[in-house]
Amino acid sequence: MKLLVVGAGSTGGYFGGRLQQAGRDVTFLVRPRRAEQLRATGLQIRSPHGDVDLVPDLVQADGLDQTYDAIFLTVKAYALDAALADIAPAVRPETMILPILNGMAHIDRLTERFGTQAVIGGLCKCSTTLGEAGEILQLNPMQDLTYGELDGSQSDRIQRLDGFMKGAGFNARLSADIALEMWEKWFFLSSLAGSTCLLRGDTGQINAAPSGTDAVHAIIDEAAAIISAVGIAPRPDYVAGTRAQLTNTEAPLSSSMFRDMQAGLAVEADAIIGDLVHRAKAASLPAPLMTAAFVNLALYDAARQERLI
Ligand SMILES: NC(=O)C1=CN([C@@H]2O[C@H](COP(=O)(O)OP(=O)(O)OC[C@H]3O[C@@H](n4cnc5c(N)ncnc54)[C@H](OP(=O)(O)O)[C@@H]3O)[C@@H](O)[C@H]2O)C=CC1
Ligand SMILES: CC(C)(CO)C(=O)C(=O)O
Repeated sequence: MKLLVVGAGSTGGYFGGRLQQAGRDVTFLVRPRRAEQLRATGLQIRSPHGDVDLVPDLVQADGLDQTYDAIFLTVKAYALDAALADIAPAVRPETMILPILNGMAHIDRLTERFGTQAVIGGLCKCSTTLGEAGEILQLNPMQDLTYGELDGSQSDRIQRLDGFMKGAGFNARLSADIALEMWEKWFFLSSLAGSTCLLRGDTGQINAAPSGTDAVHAIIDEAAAIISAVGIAPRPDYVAGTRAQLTNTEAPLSSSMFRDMQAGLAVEADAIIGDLVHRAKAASLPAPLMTAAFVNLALYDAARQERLI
């Protein structure tokens, strides 16, 4: 199987790098700045599971002259539209596109562009970021990649993809209900990113603040109510597990969006929080906390843009 990894950032570089390390046929689609950086430094992974330095196979959009069996889409939500145009020459009717973006809006965008048949459900759980020299830093041992047919079927192609992903040094899992798991992850992440970005701290700092734990529970309640009404309701155990994790003062959590905010980078506010607010509004559901988080992110982004001008 030939895999095209779109984006050699923190997640694409991590999972794609591990696959390359395990001998899989992997090519990274990158843009000029990242191509130059990777040619100079190689693909460097710094991880609790072991460091590795790789020489990745790179291709840029104007050099994409073949199709791939599978495409692993790892761009940020705000880069999705441009990436869809770039990958078009790599897609043939049988190509599987496996995205790991957060939220659900990208599934509609992919389906509109390439058809239902092309799109596989996916999600990842990891905490990765890029260091100053573009190296991939894995911040904790979590490294789960989950995928499945969106209709839950156990097709031949998904079994092939599973065989390709398994045994590459991370936790690869074929889900029998990836749609449910994606909605659950959106519930988890909108609760975590909503809390961390609105209240501007990790969950350790938030829970240590007066009434911080009450605020976290209220955000979780709101996210659970919206997701249950507009999507697939998270399982009760999943909601309980989310509450336990987000209020555990022993093991503070952050979100990739809060890390981006702390670093002054662009944020995926629309896909992770904004889309939830819009769906709530369309269904006449109250969403005061998610709306406040969304406005807070909009003001952060406006200030960031002003600094860039
Ligand atoms: N980081 C984490 O811990 C987690 C992230 N996620 C999700 O995964 C997704 C990716 O996040 P992450 O990997 O951290 O993001 P990064 O910003 O680290 O990486 C994204 C990469 O995509 C590249 N890119 C964007 N557009 C294109 C394009 N058209 N062609 C080629 N490359 C492109 C960017 O390249 P360039 O350098 O040129 O800008 C960048 O290197 C997000 O949706 C995020 O929410 C999910 C779970 C955990
Ligand atoms: C769930 C979590 C926190 C880790 O995978 C995440 O998706 C993120 O930080 O964006």
